[in-house]
Amino acid sequence: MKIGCPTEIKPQEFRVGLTPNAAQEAIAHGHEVIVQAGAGVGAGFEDADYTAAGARIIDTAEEIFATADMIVKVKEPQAGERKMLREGQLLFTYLHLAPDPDQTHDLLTSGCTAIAYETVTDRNGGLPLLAPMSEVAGRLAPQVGAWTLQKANGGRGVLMGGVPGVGPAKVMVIGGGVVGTHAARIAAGMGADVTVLDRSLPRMRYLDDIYGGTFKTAYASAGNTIELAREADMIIGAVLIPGAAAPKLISRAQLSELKPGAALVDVAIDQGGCFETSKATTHQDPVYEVDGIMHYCVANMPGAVARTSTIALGNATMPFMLALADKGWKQACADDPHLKAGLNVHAGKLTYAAVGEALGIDSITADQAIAG
Ligand SMILES: NC(=O)C1=CN([C@@H]2O[C@H](COP(=O)(O)OP(=O)(O)OC[C@H]3O[C@@H](n4cnc5c(N)ncnc54)[C@H](O)[C@@H]3O)[C@@H](O)[C@H]2O)C=CC1
Ligand SMILES: CC(=O)C(=O)O
Ligand SMILES: [Mg+2]
Repeated sequence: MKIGCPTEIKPQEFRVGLTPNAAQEAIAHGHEVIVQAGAGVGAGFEDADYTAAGARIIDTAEEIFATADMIVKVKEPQAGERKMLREGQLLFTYLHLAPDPDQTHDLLTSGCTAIAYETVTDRNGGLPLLAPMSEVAGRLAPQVGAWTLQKANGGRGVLMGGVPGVGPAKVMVIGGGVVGTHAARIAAGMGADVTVLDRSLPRMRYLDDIYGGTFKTAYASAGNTIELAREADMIIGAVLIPGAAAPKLISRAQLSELKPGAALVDVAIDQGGCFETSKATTHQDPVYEVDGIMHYCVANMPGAVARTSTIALGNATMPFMLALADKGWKQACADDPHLKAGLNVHAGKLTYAAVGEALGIDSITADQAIAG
């Protein structure tokens, strides 16, 4: 199979879909790898690193999209990239389709087969291709939230750890999964007073067992959410219902009940965000204000630490990328129900029910797509 890796073109996105190590493994499996010139530079990989691995450097994205059997990327294809996708071509990347009707329409029109990193599962009920980026975004969230809380950046002027004689910031994390746990650990490490809310009692039991002395847990009822939000200096949104649009947990009307200058960090923005007033921002202009509350809503947070993120993502995607290349998507998905869970689009049809429900589009099952 010919595997193509174009340069990411989303604003301020410095990650790359294939590391030189991943390219080398694919080539050792008998595949051909083409990489766009400069694709890895933002993550610290030179073209020479790819040629040393046996890959071929190609000047333009057009040539990569025109000739590759499988495109391996990081972010969802941007409008210009979507025009280049072809019928029968395999796309392996993050998609986040539920909040994105334009992208969904273009992928359906292209006739491509698209496997979304964020819905591939594992045998423990986890999301192995989302997890590494959730670890990164979770660890970044208190860091960017602390910056947002600084007075010159529009925030309350509260220091995470306080100082002797002055109490720490109160941080509330909604959603205690991968993002939430990593965010809570780092916020607590910065000295903040941290509470994690979730709706899963088994998850809260786990968090309490492991981190009981580090942060508190609370059930994410609407009542607890607003009660804790009124006291919070920073609220980190970290909920997920896989594949679906994020539930809205703080409304615009409720912003008036929060502390002026509080920081909302909506990590769940890539699934549409869990605060009613969230809209996606970029690393270039990450923060905006609504009713005196600062919002940080960058949908590709891990791009800020592109080298760490690229290597972490590559470690997770490599076995799946190799299975897709070795067997083709049909056999690879038929053999592995967890990879099959990643199938979102095939030949003009949605193949992921939660995306179809969010967008009001009929879907077929992945099994029907494989059989078809
Ligand atoms: N902005 C960015 O750059 C990035 C965003 N993300 C996003 O962060 C979000 C969280 O991802 P993960 O932590 O990996 O997911 P996860 O599945 O590990 O955790 C989600 C948690 O939310 C909880 N939850 C679901 N509905 C809830 C509700 N109504 N109230 C309270 N808790 C609720 C679940 O029980 C679960 O514990 C996802 O939308 C993911 O796509 C992840 C990485 C980067
Ligand atoms: C998960 C995701 O969307 C990202 O890493 O950008
Ligand atoms: Mg994202």
